[in-house]
Amino acid sequence: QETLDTTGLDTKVKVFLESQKSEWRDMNVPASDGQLLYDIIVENGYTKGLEIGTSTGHSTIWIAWAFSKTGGKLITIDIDETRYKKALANIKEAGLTNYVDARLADAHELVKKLEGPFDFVFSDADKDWYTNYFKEVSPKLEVGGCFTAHNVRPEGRRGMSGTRAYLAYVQSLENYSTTVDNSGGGMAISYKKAEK
Ligand SMILES: C[S@@+](CC[C@H](N)C(=O)[O-])C[C@H]1O[C@@H](n2cnc3c(N)ncnc32)[C@H](O)[C@@H]1O
Repeated sequence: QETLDTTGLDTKVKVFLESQKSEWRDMNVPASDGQLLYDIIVENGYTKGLEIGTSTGHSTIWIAWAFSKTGGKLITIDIDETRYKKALANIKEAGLTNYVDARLADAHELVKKLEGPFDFVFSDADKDWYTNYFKEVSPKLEVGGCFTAHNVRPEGRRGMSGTRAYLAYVQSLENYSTTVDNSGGGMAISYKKAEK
């Protein structure tokens, strides 16, 4: 996969991420999961992204950085105004504003209204809605695309019944191939193999 030359931007993003390393306290993904999402996008050349659950923008920045390589764009959604505003400031400081369309909205309402198509999705908002989000987005996800979901572990954890149910559901689908990466917070990675 060929990537765009964004050397100046790379430096800006790296400096920003380094400066914020110990500042992500709003339920943000660990950096290793950010890197995991980045790699999936760049390796597959994805360009049409959706993130559900921006918080203050840690995963957003890793995804947007990957899209700076592929020429892609990310729609990201959060319902909390304070975190949304902080995310906008963080994205700007990282130099990635051009790659992000951040929306302040209830994803329960907005996700079903988005037209798509998407080729990359990261689900990281309310865990009890994970299966609903998946069902709403799946018809808009291109074949060959990837749906990722955070805090998913096969053995589950307290308060994570939504993610357990989600994993069982997505693993039951014959047109998706799903693995779980447990190197960080638990990432379900589901590639869409066929429309049905
Ligand atoms: C785990 S945090 C996201 C962390 C983020 N992905 C990161 O790595 O920086 C979950 C976010 O989902 C948001 N959220 C929860 N329910 C939501 C809903 N119905 N619509 C939109 N956002 C929602 C919360 O406000 C919270 O900021």
